[in-house]
Amino acid sequence: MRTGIATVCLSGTLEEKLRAAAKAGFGGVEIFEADLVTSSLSPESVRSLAEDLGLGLDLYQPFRDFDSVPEELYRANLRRAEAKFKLMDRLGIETILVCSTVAAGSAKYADDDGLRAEQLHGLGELAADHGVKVAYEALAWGTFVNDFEHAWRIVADADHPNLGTCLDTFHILSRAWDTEPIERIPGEKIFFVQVADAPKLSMDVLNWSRHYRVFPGEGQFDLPKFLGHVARTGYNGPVSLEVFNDTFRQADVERTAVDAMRSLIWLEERTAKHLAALAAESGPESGSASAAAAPTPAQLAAASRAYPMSLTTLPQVAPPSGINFAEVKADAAAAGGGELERLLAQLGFEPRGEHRTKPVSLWTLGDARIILNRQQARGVAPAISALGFDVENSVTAVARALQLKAVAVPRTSQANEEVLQAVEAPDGTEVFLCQDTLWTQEFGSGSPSGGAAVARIDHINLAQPWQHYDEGVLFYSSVLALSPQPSQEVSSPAGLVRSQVMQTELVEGERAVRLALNLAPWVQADSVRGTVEDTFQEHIAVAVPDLVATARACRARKLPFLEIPENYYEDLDARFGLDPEFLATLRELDLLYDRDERGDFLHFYTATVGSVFFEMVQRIDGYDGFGAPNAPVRHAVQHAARQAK
Ligand SMILES: O=C(O)c1ccc(O)c(O)c1
Ligand SMILES: [Mg+2]
Repeated sequence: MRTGIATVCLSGTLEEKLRAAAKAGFGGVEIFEADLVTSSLSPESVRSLAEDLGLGLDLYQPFRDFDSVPEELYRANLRRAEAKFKLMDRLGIETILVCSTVAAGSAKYADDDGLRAEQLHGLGELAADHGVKVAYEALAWGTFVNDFEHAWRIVADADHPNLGTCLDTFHILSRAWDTEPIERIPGEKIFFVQVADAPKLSMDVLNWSRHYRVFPGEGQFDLPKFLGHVARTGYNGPVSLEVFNDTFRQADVERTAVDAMRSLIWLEERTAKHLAALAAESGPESGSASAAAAPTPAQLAAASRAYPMSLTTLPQVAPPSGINFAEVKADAAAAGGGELERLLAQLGFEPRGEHRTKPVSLWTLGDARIILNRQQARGVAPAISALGFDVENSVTAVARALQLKAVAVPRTSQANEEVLQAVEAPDGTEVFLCQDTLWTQEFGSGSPSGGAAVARIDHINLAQPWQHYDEGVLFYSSVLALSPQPSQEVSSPAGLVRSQVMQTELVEGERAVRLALNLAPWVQADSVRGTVEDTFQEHIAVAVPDLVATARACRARKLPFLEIPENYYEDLDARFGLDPEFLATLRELDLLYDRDERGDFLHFYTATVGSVFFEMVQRIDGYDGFGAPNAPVRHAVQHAARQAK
C-alpha cells in the first residue's frame, strides 16, 4: 500500500514536516497550500528536497468553492485553477484536490448537478492541458454536495479522464453514510484516498473535523471496513492520513510522524484481517465457526495479496494472558527509597532477595511480582518504570512491536540469565514481553514463605502527558493487542482527567490484563518520572480475596492509608443504602465501595511515595470496573496531601 500523510497533520515548517515524514517511512505527502504559501522554500526547492528524501509529492490541496457558481465566477475560478496547475508543474505534483463548495448563502450559486458536471468537465479539460488530475471530494458540510456517492455521480456525469473522486473517511463516516456503495466506483476513477479516525462526538461536523480527527486506531470509526471496500475496487493509489488535530499540530513532529506511520501499519493489518474474515465467510466453510475465528496465517497472507492494493501484515499475537510484573525504579539512598520497601512490607509483600548481579530486588504477594530497580536511579524518586506482560511467544511479540515502530530497550544480560525483551512505550514505560517467570530464579531467597497466596496484579494505572495520549492508546492496542474502551472523564482539583481503559476480553468472568491510561493535565511531554516529585501519581493495583482482612492486617502493620473524607461515606449510604455494620467497617478502614450490574467492588489506596502508590482491590461476583465513581475522591485527597507537603 502506498502510504501518505498530509502536511497539515504535523507541526513545524514545511521542511521539518517533509523530513519527519520521510524519516518515519512514508511513501508520499499531500502538500497543504498554507504550508507552501508560508514556506521560504521555492516550489523547485520543495520538489528537490522531496526527491532527495525519496518522498513522493502525491497531492496539492485544497482547491475550494469551484463548482455550482455563476458563469463569471466560473471563468475566474478557471483562471485561479490554471495558476495552481502551473505551480503544481513546478512542484512536480500531478493531482489536485477540489473540495465540494461550501460558500454559503449566495443566491447566485446554483444547486444544479448538471451545471456542476459541466463545470467540473471544463476543469478536467484545463487540467488535461497541464497534465494534471483533479480529485473531487465531498466535504461533510458541503452546501450542495456532502455525500461521496453524490460526488461520484457528478464525476461520472462529467465523464472526463482527468477528473476522478477523492474519498475521505472523515466525511463519509462522520455522516454515517453506508460504505458498501464504494465498491460500485471503478478503482481507476478513485484518484485519492484520505484516512482519519475520530472519537464519536455529538457536535457540528465542521468543528469535529477541524479539531478532533485522530490517526487510525485512535478513534471509533470502522476504518478496516472502509479500506476493505476501497481495496475491492482495485484502487492502488496513496492511502494518506489527513488528520486535523490541535494536539498533533503542536507536538514533536518526529514523534507524531512515527505515531502516524504506526497507525497506517495497524490499518493495513486490520484491513487484511477484515478481508480474510470476509473471504472465510464466503468460502467453502462459510457459516462454520471458523469464519468467526481469527484468520490463519495463510488466510491472512492470501487476503493481503488478493487485491492490487497489497497490504502489509504483521506477526500475529494473542492478547497477553497476564501481568508478569511491575517494576518501580527508586534510588534507595534518596528520599522515598527506603519508604517503598516499608510500604511493600506493610502491604504484605515479602522480600525475595537481591538479583544475582544487579542492584535489583524482588517482592511478591502471591502471584503479584514487584521489582525494585536501583540501577541508574541516582536521585530518582520512586516511579513505575517497567511492566511485564505474559505473552505466548516473546520473539514474535517483539518482532511485531518492532514492525510497529516501537523502539527496543537495550539490555545487558549476563551469561545464564534469562533474556527478557522489551520495547519502550510512548510514555517511557519499558514494556517487557515475557514467556515465563524463570527470571525470578535469579533472585536470592527462593520460594516465598507461604501466606496470602491468591493475590495478583489486577491493573496498572499510568499517567500520560496530553501531548502523547492518543499515541499511547494506539501503541498499547496495536503492540499488545489490548482493546480500548470508551474513555471517561474524572474530575480532580487540578483539572479534568481523561481515563482510557485498555484491557483483554472477559474470559469466564475474568480479565487477564487491565491497563488504565490517564490523561493527566499536569503531566507534560518532557516530564520525567521520578524527577518531578509526585507529578505522575501512577499506581499498581493488587487483587486479593478478602479485602477487609487485608486492610486489617495492613492497619496492624501501620500502613499509611489514603484517608477518605466522612462526606464520602454519607454519600455512599445515600446511594446504596448499605448495611450499617458494613458501612461502619468501610469507614473504619478507609475503604471505598462500588457496585455494577454484576457485583461489588471494595478497594483502598496507600499514600503516595515519589510518584507511585498502591491500591488493593477485591472484585466480588465479577465486578468489571475500577471504582470510577470513587476516583474524584482519590484525586481530591491526593491533591490535598500534595499541597500539605
Ligand atoms: O476542512 C477543510 O476545509 C478540508 C479541506 C480539505 C480536505 O480534504 C478536507 O477533508 C477538509
Ligand atoms: Mg479530506
